[in-house]
Amino acid sequence: MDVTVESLSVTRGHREVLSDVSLSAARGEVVGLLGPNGAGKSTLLAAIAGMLAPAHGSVLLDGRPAHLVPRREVARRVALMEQHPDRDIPLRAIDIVELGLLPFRRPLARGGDAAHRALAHEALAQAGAAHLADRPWTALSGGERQRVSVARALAQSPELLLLDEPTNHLDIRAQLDTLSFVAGLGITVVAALHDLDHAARHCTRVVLLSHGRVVAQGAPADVLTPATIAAVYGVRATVLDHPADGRPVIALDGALDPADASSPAAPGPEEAP
Ligand SMILES: Nc1ncnc2c1ncn2[C@@H]1O[C@H](COP(=O)(O)OP(=O)(O)OP(=O)(O)O)[C@@H](O)[C@H]1O
Repeated sequence: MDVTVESLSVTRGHREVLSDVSLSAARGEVVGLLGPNGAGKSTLLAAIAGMLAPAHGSVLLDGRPAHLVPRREVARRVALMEQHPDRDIPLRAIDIVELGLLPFRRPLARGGDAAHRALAHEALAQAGAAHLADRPWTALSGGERQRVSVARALAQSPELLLLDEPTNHLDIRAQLDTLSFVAGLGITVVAALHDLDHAARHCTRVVLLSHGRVVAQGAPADVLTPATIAAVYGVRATVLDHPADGRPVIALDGALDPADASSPAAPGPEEAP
């Protein structure tokens, strides 16, 4: 699925939290949304999923305005893995994954339950969570819940996968496995990420947000520079080329003085006195 966001502004609680945001994600691309807390990443994902109507501009899914695509069609073609899934209901992990398949259920379809259960088990296995199938959701750790949430999104076989911080509770192996797997699916992926190294490794393109606006976007090597990291995060960083493939590797060196951080040309460590 192709995603085009054009001059998008979104208002929440009488406040404009996204302003004039434009980006595109072509079929098969993995686009990372980066930026500090409150920058607007989750809001942008919700707008792409058609859950928030634009105040200005548009979100187009394969050329159609997202908030006008029928919800059932969106539910079949787009999977959104939210940051804080609000599900403290007494269900097992396998049931949570199967719930994601509800939009595909045909009324009175024979054998539908068994087929969906098989799909849900397959997705749990892909997410490295086969062993959690019969465990109660309420008794899972943060990382285990995260794996089940990834499985729920995968079970839908979506054409567009929207992920909100998909790795924040995962151990380092699970982080790599999840992102490598997702990036290898060949579908369009838009993921909000905090880890800049993950973004550099797995994303074809990154979009750096600050205060609801796009500060920079492009290939990770072009966007993740000491100057942009300083300007957006207020952090002094050293950016190295990975010896194997040349991708940027980001070493965080320390917090910048707020006065320095506000300058887009904030010095890298090599220039610091
Ligand atoms: N339902 C809401 N009503 C009003 N304001 C909201 C609502 N949800 C989010 N906001 C505000 O919108 C802005 C963007 O929030 P958003 O959750 O999109 O940021 P984010 O980049 O995903 O942050 P984080 O990295 O902390 O998850 C924030 O200032 C936030 O307080």
